[in-house]
Amino acid sequence: MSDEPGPATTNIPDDVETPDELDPESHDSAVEEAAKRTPRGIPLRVDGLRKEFGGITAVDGASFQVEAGSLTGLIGPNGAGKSTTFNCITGVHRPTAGQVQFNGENITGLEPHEVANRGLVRTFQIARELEEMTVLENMMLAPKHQRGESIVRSVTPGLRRDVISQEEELREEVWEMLEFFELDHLAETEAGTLSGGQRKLLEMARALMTDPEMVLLDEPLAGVNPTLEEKLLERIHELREDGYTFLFVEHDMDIIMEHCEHIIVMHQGKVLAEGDADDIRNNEAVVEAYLGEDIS
Ligand SMILES: Nc1ncnc2c1ncn2[C@@H]1O[C@H](COP(=O)(O)OP(=O)(O)OP(=O)(O)O)[C@@H](O)[C@H]1O
Repeated sequence: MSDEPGPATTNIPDDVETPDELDPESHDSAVEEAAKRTPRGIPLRVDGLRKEFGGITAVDGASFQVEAGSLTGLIGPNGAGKSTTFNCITGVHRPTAGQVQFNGENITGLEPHEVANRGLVRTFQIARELEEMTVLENMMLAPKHQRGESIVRSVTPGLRRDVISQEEELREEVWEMLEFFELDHLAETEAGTLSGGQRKLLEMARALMTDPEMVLLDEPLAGVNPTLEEKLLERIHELREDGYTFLFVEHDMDIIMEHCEHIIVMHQGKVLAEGDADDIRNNEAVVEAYLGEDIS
């Protein structure tokens, strides 16, 4: 996990503007920026999570936490229980036992939209009925939860706020989001004709329209070409630096090792190990679990 920043220094040299002398607006925004970067604790806590399907135990007492503002990877061999864990967190499955807490609230067993309303979303494949609609229409129809400042305003703080109608405001937000994901040139393209990578970008852009605090990514890079993969990863890092939290399931071990500062390894429904890339590479139990797979 990253170290928490130390307290701000009070030794301000005489020739440096003190906050009182600064433009009040820029001071406010600087404080807002700093507040965003201050670690906000542990938004997601999973305790003793268990999910059984008939006689199969898919998740067997998994416990872990995700730190605010982190890009945390969740990995494990096939059948380890990663997807089931995701589904239990996001309300797709009701856990057999255990608890999921988000921002201190017990969200175990809530419906997916109730979980999303609290700022915890996952990306979803573009539904069939949305494939015949344009990228712009897909974005305009993305569920919108009014949870304070939107992602677009955080990413583009200079955006003017003098838009009157909600529709116009939504449209402006959609365009900003499309530009952020470099999808604006595809606005009038039918979603069903996008490449695999473009669809992943659109899925992520739609998820972000819900103004989440934390995003769960289930194999966001599957089938994505290297150029778009790089673009998607860059966007994830930018958003993370802006204070968003990501939990990321991905089969490509190199990507997890390179991009996630904290990695949780599941095996047979349990959390086998946690740590940074070096901890995971050097963990004998992890090497054993992945026997035959290259995790160097
Ligand atoms: N709906 C279901 N009904 C019955 N068994 C299930 C169901 N979903 C998952 N399982 C089983 O639970 C176990 C964990 O599956 P899960 O998909 O969560 O693992 P995973 O780590 O995501 O695997 P993969 O990396 O292969 O996607 C597997 O044995 C799987 O067959």
